[in-house]
Amino acid sequence: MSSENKKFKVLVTHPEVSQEGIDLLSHQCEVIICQAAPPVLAEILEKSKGVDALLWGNNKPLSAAVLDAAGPQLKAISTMSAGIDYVDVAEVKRRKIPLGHAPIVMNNAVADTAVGLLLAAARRFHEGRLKIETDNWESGHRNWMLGQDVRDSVVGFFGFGGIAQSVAKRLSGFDIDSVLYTTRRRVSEDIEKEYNAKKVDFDTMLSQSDFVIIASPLTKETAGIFNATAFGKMKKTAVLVNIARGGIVNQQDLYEALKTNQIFAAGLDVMTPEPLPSNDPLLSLPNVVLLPHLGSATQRTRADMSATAAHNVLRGLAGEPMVSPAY
Ligand SMILES: O=CC(=O)O
Repeated sequence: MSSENKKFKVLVTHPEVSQEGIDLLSHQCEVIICQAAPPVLAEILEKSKGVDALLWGNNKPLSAAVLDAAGPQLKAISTMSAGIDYVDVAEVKRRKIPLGHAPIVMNNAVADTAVGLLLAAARRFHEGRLKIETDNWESGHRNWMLGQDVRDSVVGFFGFGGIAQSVAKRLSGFDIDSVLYTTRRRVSEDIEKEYNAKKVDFDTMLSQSDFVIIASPLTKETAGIFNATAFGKMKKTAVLVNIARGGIVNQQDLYEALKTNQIFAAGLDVMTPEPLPSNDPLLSLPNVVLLPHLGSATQRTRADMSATAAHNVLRGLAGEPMVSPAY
């Protein structure tokens, strides 16, 4: 099909969106791709003008300004992420524009990252490396650098959706004792049975878990919920893992809790701000393992995310339900 015959224009807001999604769109649409990486809002606003759909390939705020710049013919939007905290969902809804996102395809990659962080934090990998770097390898001591066992542990999840369940599946291979989870809605009995999981309130999950894994969206209700009070309820031996959003944690309070050994360690793939400046106090702590938001960063996962987003856009343009609707 030549571009004149293509009915719809789609703007892809990042030049590094994997080719899989671009190819899918190109069969049926005229595809415009932003050139700036990292993305620049001015370019997005300019190129949005008159498009029928947006494949939002970055996590810049998707606000009313963008929707206004695009114009009233805008028929579909998809992000390429699971979390959509940077989207003004109320505004998109008000304009009755279908919005898609790309969860599920990233469950395995993010769960792998979570397990990696959990083991690294529990077994003090970062601190161990620092000991070598500073010539402090104390080979003569039996009880040096002891960590926390994963076997027989109680693993608590804050949020128990697809990513959390993929973590639970992996951890069942580590012979954990059981899973506690805190969510608004209970998951099915089958899922509870599969992971030996029980829904409990936030305080119970905090106080009874050996590992606490944050796997929930960032919302008004979850913002900063992991604060000094929450850390005060956790076991001194507990390990915190965050693969969701940095804003769910009060980072200053977490710093204090780790510094004063109120909790044992933390493994964070997400933080505030991102990128975290190299002089942030968190980097001075031996008991925190930090990753620069690598949860879904595998080639296959990114390709699957772009394909999901493209399918969402194509469905939205066809007036059909999206494969992964965000609401
Ligand atoms: O953080 C990544 C995502 O929400 O996809």
